[in-house]
Amino acid sequence: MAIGGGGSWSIHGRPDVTSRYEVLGRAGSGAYADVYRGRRRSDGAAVALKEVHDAVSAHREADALLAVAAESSPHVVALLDHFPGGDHDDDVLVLEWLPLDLAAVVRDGRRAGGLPVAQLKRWMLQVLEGVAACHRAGVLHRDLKPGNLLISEDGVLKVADFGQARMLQDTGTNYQYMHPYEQSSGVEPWVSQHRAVQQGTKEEQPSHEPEIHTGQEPETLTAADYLHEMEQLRAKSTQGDVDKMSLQDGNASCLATCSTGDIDDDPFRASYSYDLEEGIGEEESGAFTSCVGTRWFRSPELLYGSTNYGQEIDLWSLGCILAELLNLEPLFPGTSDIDQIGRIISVLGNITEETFPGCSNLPDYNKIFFNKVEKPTGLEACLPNRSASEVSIIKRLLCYDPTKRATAAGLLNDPYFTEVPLPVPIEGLQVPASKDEDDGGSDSDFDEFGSMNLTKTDKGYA
Ligand SMILES: Nc1ncnc2c1ncn2[C@@H]1O[C@H](COP(=O)(O)OP(=O)(O)OP(=O)(O)O)[C@@H](O)[C@H]1O
Repeated sequence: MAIGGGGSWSIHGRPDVTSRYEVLGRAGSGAYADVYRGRRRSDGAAVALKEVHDAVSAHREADALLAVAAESSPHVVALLDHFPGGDHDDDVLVLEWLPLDLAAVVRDGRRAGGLPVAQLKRWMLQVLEGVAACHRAGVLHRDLKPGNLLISEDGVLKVADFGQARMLQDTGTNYQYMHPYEQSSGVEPWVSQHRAVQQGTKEEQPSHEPEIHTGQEPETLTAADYLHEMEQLRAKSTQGDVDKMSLQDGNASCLATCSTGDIDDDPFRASYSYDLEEGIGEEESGAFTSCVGTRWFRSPELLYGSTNYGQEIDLWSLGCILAELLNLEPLFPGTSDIDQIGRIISVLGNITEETFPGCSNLPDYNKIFFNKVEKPTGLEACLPNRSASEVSIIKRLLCYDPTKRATAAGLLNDPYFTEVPLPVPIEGLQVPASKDEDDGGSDSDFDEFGSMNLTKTDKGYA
């Protein structure tokens, strides 16, 4: 779905891009981006050209990738170039080419009747290393799922799609958004992971832009210069962009969860309108929106409308991803946000002040009530035939209390990864031949509500 900007194939009308990159064909599209397969003219390297139809998302993604680049992790996608869109065009991000994803690994594993444990461990380690690098850099991804964990043809897994990412600043009592250059203690020269970030051509830049480079020679910028320029573009592009911003979370947005008709009937309607206002002002206010991520991987606190969260929401998603890798089926495939919470509590038990201190203060907690789950099925039952160490890793991530969740860095040291069978080297991985195109189930927020018994009460819905 193209939102604003130049729309499909407008990349062909971008001489600044096409003079450096040959566009070979469409690779895929997401809620707010079209991605093309391309080739760098200078050396023939395969690249992905991501034409992002929403300037704010493009800047978020570029900012986050720049911040994580400082970690030099092989498990985070590399940003090679950024062509700002200016007034009339979309931003184009040039990324390393990663044609496969973890969803395809799960699909192939299911078809083969299982993944060998030594292979599984290597995929898990790569996921953990990528997420740990993001968190070390103070970047909250907010949309971790198998389809956003891309894989190269030689089996290197990389965290990708940072369109919903945020920089974190832990103030001690809550988390706030911050711009990446505010983290830096000084102006350090920034060197792109592969080559310098380049600027677009003069005619495509707003008049207030700094010096523009029209030639073919790339210019190396310091991180501070680059981010300053991005900041100017961001300030300009966000003016009057309210409609676009409310759509930027695509199918992950609470706004996108329902058709207009659904919103009228939805018990969480108050949170939708609340989140609309908040989403618009997220960067200015320093608060976060709860409308992030893809439902199956969304943490309980997000489902209950939290706007004050940190890396723990990524850790919940991580738990769901690793469980899917172990079981080769999605763990909590909710068909609506309420069904999502229902599925979680049927496995882990009711969410109460005992199991999640502070939960009753979450914005939507008192709007819906679930019957007492007398006998939660437990994660063991969801992960049949998995070892105690494997179940333990998932349990440490899928804690209701966000403060109790294990970190990605901590799990890298889990004895599970040093026990036999040892993880295969990356070269020993069975890499899928192609990406999954149609894998049945969907975590789309456009799905219909699943069947459920919902009763209106004085206090809300039960
Ligand atoms: N570096 C890459 N190399 C190859 N394909 C890529 C790359 N980045 C993205 N893609 C593919 O392009 C498609 C859309 O990409 P992406 O998910 O990043 O867009 P989006 O609009 O941000 O998506 P979403 O709707 O999940 O937020 C996906 O199929 C993805 O696998």
